[in-house]
Amino acid sequence: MSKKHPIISVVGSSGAGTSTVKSTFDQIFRREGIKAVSIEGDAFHRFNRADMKEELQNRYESGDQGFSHFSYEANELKELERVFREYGETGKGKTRHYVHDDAEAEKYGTPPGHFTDWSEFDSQSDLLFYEGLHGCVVNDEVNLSALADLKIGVVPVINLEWIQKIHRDRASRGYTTEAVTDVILRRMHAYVHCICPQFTETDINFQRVPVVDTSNPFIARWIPTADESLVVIRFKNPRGIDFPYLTSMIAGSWMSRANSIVIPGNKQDLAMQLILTPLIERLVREAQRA
Ligand SMILES: Nc1ncnc2c1ncn2[C@@H]1O[C@H](COP(=O)(O)OP(=O)(O)OP(=O)(O)O)[C@@H](O)[C@H]1O
Ligand SMILES: O=C(CO)[C@H](O)[C@H](O)COP(=O)(O)O
Repeated sequence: MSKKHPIISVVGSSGAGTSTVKSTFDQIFRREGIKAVSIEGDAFHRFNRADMKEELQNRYESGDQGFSHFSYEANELKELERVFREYGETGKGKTRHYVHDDAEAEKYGTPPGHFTDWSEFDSQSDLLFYEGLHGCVVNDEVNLSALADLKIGVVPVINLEWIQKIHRDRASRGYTTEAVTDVILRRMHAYVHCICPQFTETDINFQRVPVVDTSNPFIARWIPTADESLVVIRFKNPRGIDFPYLTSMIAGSWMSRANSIVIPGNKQDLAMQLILTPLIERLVREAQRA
């Protein structure tokens, strides 16, 4: 927790939609005049693509079939914790990018499957924004959750998450459906043990639920659209959340539990802005006061 230099951590599995949600945060930052520095979880992978392939092969041969990018030990979580702590204390820090595809290679001048060099954050910022796989991990070695001030989970139901991953990895990362399916299977153990526990740490979870049949996600021809889905929004601590205001502002929404509301999928952006803007404003106000 850092009052002076606040940290927002948006966590989701691969394909969950954390990069997509970042654009909603960017809208809020722009409208509210907030200067955010951003880091991507993939920047803290331990291996580049070729080294990861070799590590996977070695571990597979020695009987470890559960290793994947979701595993704690495939990522530099201590370094991520150090970056969170340094930012919280000083407002300074550094990050890099993991380059996934040709478009990113063009943007960063580094070939796909490699990291860019580390570079320092802009010196003046109001907050740090993290989006990725491990931003709320609590394990024997790190406690990232304790260092973040606002924690958001982006968690489509699993069939939808797989459809989103398959379509994105095919369209922009050049993988086949079979290759992505293998990755999903290989990551399942760490999904359960390293990814899921974070969603009890998060303050608010956004869970997209399709209302069309996704019973065989591996043959879906397109990602269910916003109009073909609902979003369940769950607040860890509902105290202080003005549910009557939210349900009156968001047409078609209702409360499904004392701490949860359900909204039409096409209202996710609006709901995020209504819910998150006051929380972000408060973080920045308290930081300025501190
Ligand atoms: N609410 C949504 N409605 C429709 N499509 C969505 C939604 N959210 C995400 N998607 C689609 O799902 C795919 C994955 O989304 P995105 O790239 O944001 O995931 P991610 O969590 O950042 O994945 P990774 O961590 O692997 O980069 C993209 O094709 C994106 O357009
Ligand atoms: O999205 C991911 C994790 O969030 C990727 O799977 C990971 O970054 C590895 O990428 P690649 O398989 O393209 O080398």
